[in-house]
Amino acid sequence: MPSDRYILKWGILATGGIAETFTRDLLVNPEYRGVNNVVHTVVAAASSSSAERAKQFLKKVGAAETAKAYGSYKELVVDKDVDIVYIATPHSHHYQNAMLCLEAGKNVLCEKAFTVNAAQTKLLVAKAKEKNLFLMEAVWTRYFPLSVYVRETITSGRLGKVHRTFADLSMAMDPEKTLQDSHRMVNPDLAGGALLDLGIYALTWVFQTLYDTQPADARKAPTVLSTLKKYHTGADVQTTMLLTFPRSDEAGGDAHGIATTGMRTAADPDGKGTAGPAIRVQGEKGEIQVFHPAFRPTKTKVILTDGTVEEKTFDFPGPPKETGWQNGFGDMNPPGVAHGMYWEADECAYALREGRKEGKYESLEESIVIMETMDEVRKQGGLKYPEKIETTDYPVDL
Ligand SMILES: NC(=O)C1=CN([C@@H]2O[C@H](COP(=O)(O)OP(=O)(O)OC[C@H]3O[C@@H](n4cnc5c(N)ncnc54)[C@H](OP(=O)(O)O)[C@@H]3O)[C@@H](O)[C@H]2O)C=CC1
Ligand SMILES: O=C1OC[C@@H](O)[C@H](O)[C@H]1O
Repeated sequence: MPSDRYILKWGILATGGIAETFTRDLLVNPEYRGVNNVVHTVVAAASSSSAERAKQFLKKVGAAETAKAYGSYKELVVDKDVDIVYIATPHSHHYQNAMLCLEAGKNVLCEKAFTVNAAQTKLLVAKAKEKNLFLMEAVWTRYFPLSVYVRETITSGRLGKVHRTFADLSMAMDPEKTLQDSHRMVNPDLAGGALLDLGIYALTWVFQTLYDTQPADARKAPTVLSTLKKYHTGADVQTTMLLTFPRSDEAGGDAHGIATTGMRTAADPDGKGTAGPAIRVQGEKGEIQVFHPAFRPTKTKVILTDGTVEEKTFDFPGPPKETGWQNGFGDMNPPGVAHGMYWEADECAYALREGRKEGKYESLEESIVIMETMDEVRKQGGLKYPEKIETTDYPVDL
């Protein structure tokens, strides 16, 4: 291994499903994805329940034996070996957990949705600035080579002026049968619901194609019209948003984003793409399509008015199948296939190496605008979470 690699030392805060998936990807040799200048190491993990759980977690993901196991998040954030903390708790806890890390002087990568509301995100951003720390929302999809390709297809002008994006992340999951009411996806006490959990990806596609592709000084927050349907727990189960992004006449005038999400209908009912793309980015000269799932797509299709049809597929390279390495996460990752969370981790390493304080493909300003958009959607739909998790007070014992 070349000695000039930048080594980033991670602390993992929480030991649930995505913490495991992320950490397994993190520990994949970056050379399998063609990355030779950064490397990740896990130096500690913490569980809110016990040090033993953290210890089992570290063993399960294959961390080094020297990695420390903590039975509280407070212990993790004062560990001097930790450069950056990955936060993988439910949405309700992100603000308190991220503030804990920043107060302790740690850089932070925080799972989506960033916080419960925009006011909380703004305070985290202000704290990171005050402490000169790196802070990024873990919207992993933004860092995929596929997303880079889609954005470049737009900025290159290949589609002409882009006027509209349609994005759907719906997964028919039969929530009454498959999820207990206490599950983080439908539990209002954990800021559950389709919007914050899945809708954020539909919004990601709308924003990364209609907002992020504009010059920074031309980006304007969208106006929002929305409707949402509630589940019996009070969280939303289906939400649809119509966003208008103000644009100058020279840039083609206003652009429209249609973002929708739901737990009762499927963007890809037969799992084979028969229903067509989950995302369509439409310009004057044609469109680029992205296929389900919006959070981890592997296939794109460019269709132009001149008759061009161009399909591309993208993979998630992991250690060769023969090694028996497997990430897990259902059928999505057979042996040899990673989940793809390492690209956002690489971005953290690049940023810290270069002294940047935010991610390259989603600025903190954009994260705030997206949180404001979701605030407005919840306001229009009458969806408020308990005060204990909407509050900007810190610290609050949740
Ligand atoms: N990027 C992606 O693809 C995905 C992202 N996510 C995001 O990751 C986050 C966590 O999701 P996921 O891993 O599926 O959730 P899990 O329920 O599997 O894990 C959450 C973990 O958070 C900790 N935790 C602390 N307090 C609580 C609490 N009151 N209730 C429940 N858990 C608590 C627990 O770990 P411990 O006790 O050990 O600290 C728990 O294991 C969410 O923000 C979600 O949106 C989820 C799935 C996919
Ligand atoms: O972020 C996510 O992406 C994958 C989904 O299965 C999961 O519920 C969601 O949290």
